[in-house]
Amino acid sequence: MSKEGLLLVLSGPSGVGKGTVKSSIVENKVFPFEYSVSMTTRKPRPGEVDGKDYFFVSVERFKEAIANGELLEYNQYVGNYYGTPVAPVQQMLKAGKDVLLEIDVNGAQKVREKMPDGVFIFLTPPDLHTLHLRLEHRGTESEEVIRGRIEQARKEILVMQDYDYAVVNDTVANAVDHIKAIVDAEHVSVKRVIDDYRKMVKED
Ligand SMILES: Nc1nc2c(ncn2[C@@H]2O[C@H](COP(=O)(O)OP(=O)(O)O)[C@@H](O)[C@H]2O)c(=O)[nH]1
Ligand SMILES: Nc1ncnc2c1ncn2[C@@H]1O[C@H](COP(=O)(O)OP(=O)(O)O)[C@@H](O)[C@H]1O
Repeated sequence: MSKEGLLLVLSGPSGVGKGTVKSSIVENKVFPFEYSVSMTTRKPRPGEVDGKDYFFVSVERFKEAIANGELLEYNQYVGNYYGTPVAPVQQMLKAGKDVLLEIDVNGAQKVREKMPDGVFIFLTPPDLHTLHLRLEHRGTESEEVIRGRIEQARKEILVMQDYDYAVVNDTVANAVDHIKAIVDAEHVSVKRVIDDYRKMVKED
């Protein structure tokens, strides 16, 4: 029986802790998943590895990828392009693997239109002040960029209603526990079990 994997979309404002939560799931082997590596025109931060954190490309290469239909979605965010290469996502899902996308809320909205069966999880900060402190603490952006990201977050939190689940990132451990519970439940949701059953009957 060809059981497709779950498309897990983890989204939320910049600085809310998406990367931290994702790393914790990986390091503690909370559940297995494949990570979709995005393409970006942003410059690598110290320690970031091409092909692992992102595919770091030129604006010209990014535009070519758009024109060739290589991207499931893309977005311009605070001056840079970010996009999800579509082919690896589809291959991994077909192979029965759960795939995690960690993308901004605009991207998540576009994925929702194309792949409505995905599981859309919105990670929220406990409050905006905490979000500001976390971005300052991370120390990778200037105060001006942080202000831009907080302004963006204010708007982004309003789109939470379009998601399936909201998880508060108060502590990383709590957020990870909630996400694990969501993934476990989705695997046994009647809708998915029936979809898999229908595919199995078709293949027979
Ligand atoms: N639409 C879209 N957004 C992405 C993609 N990859 C990353 N992002 C988002 O782009 C925003 C900026 O990412 P980045 O520069 O790495 O900053 P950080 O998330 O604050 O560490 C974040 O909200 C990411 O989730 C993608 O493939 N598509
Ligand atoms: N639950 C949490 N409690 C305290 N700090 C956190 C928590 N989650 C993330 N952080 C910190 O907040 C900052 C932003 O997290 P990051 O994972 O880079 O966010 P995002 O990927 O959403 O932009 C980092 O310095 C990270 O260590």
